[in-house]
Amino acid sequence: MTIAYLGPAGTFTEAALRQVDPDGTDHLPASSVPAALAALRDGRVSSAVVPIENSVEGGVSATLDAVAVGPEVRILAEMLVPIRFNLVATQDKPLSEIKAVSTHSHAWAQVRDWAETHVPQAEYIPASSTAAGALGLLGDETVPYDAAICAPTVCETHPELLVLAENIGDNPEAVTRFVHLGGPESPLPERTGADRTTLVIPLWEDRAGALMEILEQFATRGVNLSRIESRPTGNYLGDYFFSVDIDGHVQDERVAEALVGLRRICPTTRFLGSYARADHKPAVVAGHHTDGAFTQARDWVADLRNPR
Ligand SMILES: O=C(O)C(=O)C[C@]1(C(=O)O)C=C[C@@H](O)C=C1
Repeated sequence: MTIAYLGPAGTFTEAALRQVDPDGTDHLPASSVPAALAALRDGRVSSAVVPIENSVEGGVSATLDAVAVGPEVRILAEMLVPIRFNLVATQDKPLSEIKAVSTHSHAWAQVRDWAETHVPQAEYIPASSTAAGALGLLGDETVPYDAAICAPTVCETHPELLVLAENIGDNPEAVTRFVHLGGPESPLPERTGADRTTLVIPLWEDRAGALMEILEQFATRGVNLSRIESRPTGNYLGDYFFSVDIDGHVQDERVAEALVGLRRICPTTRFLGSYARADHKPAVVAGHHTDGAFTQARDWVADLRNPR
């Protein structure tokens, strides 16, 4: 029952994993999101935890792209982690003397204003994760940077890392959403009334109104979208898919009906899962979009087609 995650230990992804498996040790730190997904798909692990959306930087492209193609996976749960950053180094020095800073690109995007003000001279060196950047400072090999930006937990487990600045995120309320992924045979999480469904919708035809037609499927059934992003398929210029989160569970009639409509117009629509929202926020559903309204209307049509 090994769980892969974007490692090494000390990443925000590990903090999300701890919400799913607080005391577990059977964890496989992966060096990238595609590597975690590969471990899941080739059966080396039973599930994987990866970041999917940040409140400041938006969707995590590496995850959105990896789950959109290749063997299917299912989202089993989502987790929210508050994001707080420290600037660390192995030597105490004034910020003005820092030459280069390493961290994950998503983390860098979240401290950009702070960095421009406090370490404008520092070059940015991308790292595969925040923890990987910080631990690089402690390794035997010489790294091309003298400071890193990481989660405070890394400093707790590695006291050799000195904190040069605390809480340096541009937005103190930043939060990242993570997903726990399983294989396509995973049992469907139960409907809670506060659920989310994630879909991948390839743009099947490049023509006026194509996106409108997709959105209509949701709008007419009272299904609210909480995220929509277009991502290039990588096949050729202008070929896109939409990555979409909607409020509700596939067991909700209004969601099921929207999926039927969607699948009719876009037969390659991919279902990534229905799962409980981490914020427990229930969907707002008008009277004519409730399960009862859908089944009543369907029964009425059934009677018309099969008069007794
Ligand atoms: O590098 C990490 O610690 C991660 O878990 C990755 C990641 C991300 O991909 O967005 C997660 C949360 C933060 O927003 C910054 C980086």
